[in-house]
Amino acid sequence: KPTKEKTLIVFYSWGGNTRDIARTIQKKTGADIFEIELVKPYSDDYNTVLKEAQRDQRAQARPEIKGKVADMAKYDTILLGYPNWWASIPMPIATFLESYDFAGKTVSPFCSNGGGRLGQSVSAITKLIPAAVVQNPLSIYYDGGSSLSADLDAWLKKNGF
Ligand SMILES: Cc1cc2nc3c(=O)[nH]c(=O)nc-3n(C[C@H](O)[C@H](O)[C@H](O)COP(=O)(O)O)c2cc1C
Repeated sequence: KPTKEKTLIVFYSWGGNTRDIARTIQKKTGADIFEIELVKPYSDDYNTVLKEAQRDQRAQARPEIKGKVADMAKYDTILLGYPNWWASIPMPIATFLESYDFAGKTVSPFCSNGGGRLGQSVSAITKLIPAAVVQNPLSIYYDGGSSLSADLDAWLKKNGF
């Protein structure tokens, strides 16, 4: 059974939906939280970030992340949040997953999206961290709307909280 001491919420957010969802999960669980921030952030302009994200996905870029998780070894459960970008993960998620040893960890993704649900994101994550157990992915439509709290409660319960 996961405990709050051994659980880390990790997320990347461009527009704030995933950040709000991650903070709601933090309040519900009391777990530690780490926001993936970039040394060179993407553009604030929607049309520009669409292009930048597509360019980075095609190049399989690994944008550099600011800072580090202090003690990754102490966590056995990672709740991993990101927006669906071009039907997969934003490349900063790939940078993050390649930066740590995930052997023996359980990773449960939560993916905010505009209707494309999880896309290919879960298979992309599984390929990047083959030594982890990737399970119970949650698709959230934009900010999750009025059912967010109940949806998160059900998902957390499924994950053993
Ligand atoms: C670069 C980019 C690409 C996107 N690609 C998709 C997509 O392929 N499918 C989809 O359903 N939504 C897509 N979206 C919409 C986002 O997944 C959605 O707005 C999400 O709530 C954003 O989360 P955030 O506010 O945490 O960044 C895309 C958004 C951006 C900025």
